[in-house]
Amino acid sequence: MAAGRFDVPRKRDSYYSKKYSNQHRNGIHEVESSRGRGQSIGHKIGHDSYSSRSLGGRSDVGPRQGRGFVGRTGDQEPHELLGGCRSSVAFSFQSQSRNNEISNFQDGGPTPVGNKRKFSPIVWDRDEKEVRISSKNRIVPTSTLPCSPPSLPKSVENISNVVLDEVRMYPVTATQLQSLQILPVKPPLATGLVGTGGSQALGDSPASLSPEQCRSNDREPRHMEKEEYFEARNISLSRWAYEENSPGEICVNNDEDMSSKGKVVHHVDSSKTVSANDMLSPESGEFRREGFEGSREKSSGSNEGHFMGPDSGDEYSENEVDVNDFMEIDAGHDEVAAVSKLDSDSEDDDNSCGIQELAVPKHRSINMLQGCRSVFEYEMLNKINEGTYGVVYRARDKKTGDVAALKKVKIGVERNGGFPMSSLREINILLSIHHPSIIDVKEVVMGDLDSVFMVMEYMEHDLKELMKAMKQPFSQSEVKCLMLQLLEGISYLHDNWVLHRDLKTSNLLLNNRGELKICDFGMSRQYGSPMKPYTPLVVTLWYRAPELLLGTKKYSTATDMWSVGCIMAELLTKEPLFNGKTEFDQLDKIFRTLGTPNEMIWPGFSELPGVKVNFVKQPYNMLRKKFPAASFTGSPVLSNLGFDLLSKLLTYDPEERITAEAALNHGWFREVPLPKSKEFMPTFPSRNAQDRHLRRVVKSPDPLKEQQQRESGLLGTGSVVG
Ligand SMILES: Nc1ncnc2c1ncn2[C@@H]1O[C@H](COP(=O)(O)OP(=O)(O)OP(=O)(O)O)[C@@H](O)[C@H]1O
Repeated sequence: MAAGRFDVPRKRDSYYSKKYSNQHRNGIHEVESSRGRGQSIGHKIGHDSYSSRSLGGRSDVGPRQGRGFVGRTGDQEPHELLGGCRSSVAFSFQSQSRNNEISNFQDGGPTPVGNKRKFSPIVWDRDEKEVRISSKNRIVPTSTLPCSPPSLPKSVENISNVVLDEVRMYPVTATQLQSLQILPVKPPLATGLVGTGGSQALGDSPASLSPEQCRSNDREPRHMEKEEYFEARNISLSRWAYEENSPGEICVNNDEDMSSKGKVVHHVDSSKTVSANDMLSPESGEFRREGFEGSREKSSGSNEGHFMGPDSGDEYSENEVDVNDFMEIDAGHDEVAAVSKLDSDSEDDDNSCGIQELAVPKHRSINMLQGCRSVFEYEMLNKINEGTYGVVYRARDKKTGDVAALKKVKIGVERNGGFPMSSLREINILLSIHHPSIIDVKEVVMGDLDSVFMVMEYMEHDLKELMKAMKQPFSQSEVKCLMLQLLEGISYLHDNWVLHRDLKTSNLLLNNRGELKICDFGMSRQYGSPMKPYTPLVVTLWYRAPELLLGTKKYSTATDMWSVGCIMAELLTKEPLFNGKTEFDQLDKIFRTLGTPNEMIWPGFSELPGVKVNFVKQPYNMLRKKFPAASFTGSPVLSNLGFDLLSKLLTYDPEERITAEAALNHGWFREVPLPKSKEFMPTFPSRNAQDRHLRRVVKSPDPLKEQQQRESGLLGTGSVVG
């Protein structure tokens, strides 16, 4: 055992155990060779006998051989699932006390298969005034559109849109934000408002409509007036408001951003504040494959940070307060309340997808009287990191002693100079979704000078920083463990109609319980919503999909999956796969590695706006060279199955690119070395616990900065689509 390693025996990961044992029990088979139809990655594979067909293909999901786990025992890595002994990793481990750390998640139950989205996106292209819906990303004509994209009930929609339009049109300050009402959002009603993402995010009522259900209803879409809006979770008045004359508290600390300077902060009823003990979930560090259900269970069960009553139950039962005094922030899953069609914005049954009444999950509530806490209830410990949109601090809740991460919203970072839409979007989305693989936002607190902070669970590392500090890359079983968690999170997001649009290793956080969580939702959006054409200027350059680099405005979940491919490669090697400096350079690097695409392997490629540029003609796919099956030099190796998954993630044609759900079922995760159980993941000294002044020498160009540079004329060279 490595010296100093955290040595408290931990519970085995029921997620993996259950998942795999179930699969085994069920006698599910898998055809390990790819049967996909796409040629995707490659035409010819240079220096490798791997067939190009095996690199393409939609999905490797197929019947699995009911033979349990096979493979040479020698392939087994320590601490992989079913593995026996502890691993020695090429890193110094740190014994880390977790006394003050609060686990924020709980197990979930099984995912109702019927609720899973089996196809993806609706893309609402406002330019062309048509809605497209795709099966497996395939765009079909508007006339076949079955249902409208997610929308809001009229009563909510009107107000929310007004509010959000206001936010867009006029810069708002944090104080102004306090007076905003972003009203509780019910799951889309049957009448034409069928983005189940919303309803799923809010609790997935059994009667809610899946995108697939919607597809079965051939109806014209309802025309949407608004450019965009969010199925916001309920940041209501009192959430942002404060009690005028409440007794205050004065907090003194030495950070410039968080020092109170004698500021009086608003009293929070501590009886309504959940204690550390209340917040501890009994079995931390575990989640099941069925993250969706799990998330709901988490939502209902772990109310930490949302300042529920001490019981922390699903419903606030401590006091008999008018229901309107509570802000609904999350869905319970077991109890539903029928919503009358009167609440709907439309009488049109056409869009109902055959459902007369849509059950609305009973939501978890927040005491509206409580108001928004002050940042001065936290003691600033150190600055963790600074991103484009915010500075992130490590801080301790003075009441509970819990350590949290506080992201200070950078006011004025966007063009309009007010409260940044990206932050509003991030807060909205993060408050709406709950999953063990997604960072949990506990609350939003106010600072002085109109500053606003998002309070998140604290994570010791981001994968970018961690890999920079590691001497050797993660082992295969560790990569599998991380990839499974990542894919679970992405699958959940995509099932809930959320595109992340900025997946990269620095947005993947890891704690010392081996838990990976996706953060930074500033770029994300709900893709079922009516909106202006998507900007291709999303996703940090190194992780940006080729269709985006080539200027497409109709993209969807597949762009996230490309990023996942880049992340998988980076986890295996510790180095970014394609580290271009400009869009042109980025494409050049991709083409040199994967071969230059053509119309045959990527139908529609030649029509993309950026294709007119003369790119390198590289007929071979050289990816296997970077990830050989065997190595004598100690460089990372990747089995055929691993390479198959990587290739399917890095498939050119977005329609052929593997989905998160299919990737989760890929055979690579079932071959030895098996995924390491989270509790046996190595722990690392936390660099977040120190100020980081010297950071990131090489950084992938950020989309926002790119845009600003572009606007100011600084960026012109190498741009592909202009
Ligand atoms: N909950 C957290 N716990 C610990 N560290 C965190 C947490 N959230 C963010 N960080 C750190 O702060 C960094 C920046 O956070 P985040 O990505 O949310 O900010 P951003 O301004 O959107 O950044 P970017 O410029 O990458 O878009 C992360 O890369 C990570 O290192």
